[in-house]
Amino acid sequence: MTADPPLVLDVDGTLTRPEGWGIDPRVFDPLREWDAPVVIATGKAFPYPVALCHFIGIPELVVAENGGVVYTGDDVFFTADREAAQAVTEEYRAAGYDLGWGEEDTVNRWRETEIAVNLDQPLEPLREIAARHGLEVIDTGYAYHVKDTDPNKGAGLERIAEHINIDLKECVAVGDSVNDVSTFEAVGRGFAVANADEMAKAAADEVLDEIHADGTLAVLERVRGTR
Ligand SMILES: O=C(O)COP(=O)(O)O
Ligand SMILES: [Mg+2]
Repeated sequence: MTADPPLVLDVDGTLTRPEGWGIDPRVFDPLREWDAPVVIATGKAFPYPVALCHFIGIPELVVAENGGVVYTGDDVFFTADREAAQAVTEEYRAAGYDLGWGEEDTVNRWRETEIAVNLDQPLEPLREIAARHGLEVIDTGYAYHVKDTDPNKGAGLERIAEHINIDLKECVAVGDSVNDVSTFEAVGRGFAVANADEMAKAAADEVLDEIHADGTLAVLERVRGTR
């Protein structure tokens, strides 16, 4: 009897179409049919990965907001609060800058533990203000995230693993950016897609030849039944 290893999957850059945007529909069936837990670990606001699990048709196991929010399927944990990040972005706005998402800002509307800023906005003043407030800014290649230095995806995964009783050393992860480094450090086998940034590539056990969902689909083929 062979079994599939548990999976930890990033979203942007990892489940996306090779063009870079939008979930690649080819990942839906293999993930729904996977016979082990699938954790979605993302920088996106909490409702996005919950909705993704819902629409794929898999149990909701979610690390959101770069570890600020963790959902074990039973309980939600918050490991940071939004206020500190909010104070940074208010100062950024007062200095004449903008978050870059338009008036209704659905990127941050339901974000509970950090604030994301559009990549087309100036980074240096944001970094400078965040540092004065004791926060950090990480660049995922999809957004700048103003966050507490503490939470990360890896710590969130540990909480989920404890709750659903899986061994992180048996887990296979795929990711593409600096916010996946802690994931790669936490799991047994970490794969960086070919479009990954240098930090993710350095932390991964292996860098794939394929980009985006092509890379993730290649990993699924390789690790299916290898636990
Ligand atoms: O929200 C982002 O900036 C990136 O999201 P990801 O962690 O799913 O790639
Ligand atoms: Mg990503």
